[in-house]
Amino acid sequence: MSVALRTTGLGVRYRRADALRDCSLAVPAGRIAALVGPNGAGKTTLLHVAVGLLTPTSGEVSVPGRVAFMAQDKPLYDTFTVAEMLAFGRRLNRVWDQEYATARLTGLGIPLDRRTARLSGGQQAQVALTVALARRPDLLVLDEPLANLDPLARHDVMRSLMVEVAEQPLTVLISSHVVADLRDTCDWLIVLGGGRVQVSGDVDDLLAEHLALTGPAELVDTPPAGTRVVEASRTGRQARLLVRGAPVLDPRWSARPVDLEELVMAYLRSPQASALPALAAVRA
Ligand SMILES: Nc1ncnc2c1ncn2[C@@H]1O[C@H](COP(=O)(O)OP(=O)(O)OP(=O)(O)O)[C@@H](O)[C@H]1O
Repeated sequence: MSVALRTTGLGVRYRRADALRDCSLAVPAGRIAALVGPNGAGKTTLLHVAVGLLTPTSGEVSVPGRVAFMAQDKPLYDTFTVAEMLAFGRRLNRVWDQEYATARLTGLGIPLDRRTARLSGGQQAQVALTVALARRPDLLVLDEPLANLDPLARHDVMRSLMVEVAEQPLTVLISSHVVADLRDTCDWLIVLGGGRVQVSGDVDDLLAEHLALTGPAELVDTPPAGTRVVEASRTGRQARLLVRGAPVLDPRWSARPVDLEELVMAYLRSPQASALPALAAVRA
């Protein structure tokens, strides 16, 4: 399995505060990886290091292929038409696939002669995405590309990313603090909390490894054998646990699978918890 991005012991310090601490992760090639975390978790900082805009204070980052980056504010020039935006991209980039860019935008019904300021938010996101894709990257890094889009446009952008990954050798790393947007599209999950990587792994594996348990309140501090508690709470006579490790055979607990949002929220509410498969499992 080849790796599109690997960081080892990565740290970034701004003046006196650490934005990232000891971040080690790997994203296998061909995945759509979600980078989620609350405001200030360090997502943008991690993406900037990955694309070479920022030099880490400590640790290492490795991106073996060509990388393209779409910044948070969808960098388009308001006075440019879509065609002029493409011409600009072509002049700036050594590798540029004009035929692909034109065909993609035409296929999406976006008029090439329209000024970018007069496009809808969803169309602007698609133009910015096309400019990044026309550089034919191996790794496409997107910082909150869905911000300010309505639910339909968010869905369209994510669906179109899935099509791109299916049709070409491409890895996507996409940051968001809205897990629901990524649920149907992303197959790799990285959770960043307070500058630390809490979770990094295959979405299906992570979902299969975790369970939501309900049991008698007095068992809140004695979880079933073989499980590791991510989050525990007690309401009235019931204890609720979200645990890593399955199956649970103790009949005093009833178990059900978790969804992606529950899993992410449990880790974010428990900053000390982590689910980090051995990096050796993802070989370069
Ligand atoms: N240029 C900077 N100088 C000083 N501190 C910074 C700088 N950029 C970011 N920080 C701090 O580093 C931490 C991580 O910020 P970062 O923007 O990477 O987080 P984020 O997860 O992308 O947040 P958001 O979801 O709000 O975009 C925050 O505490 C932020 O205030």
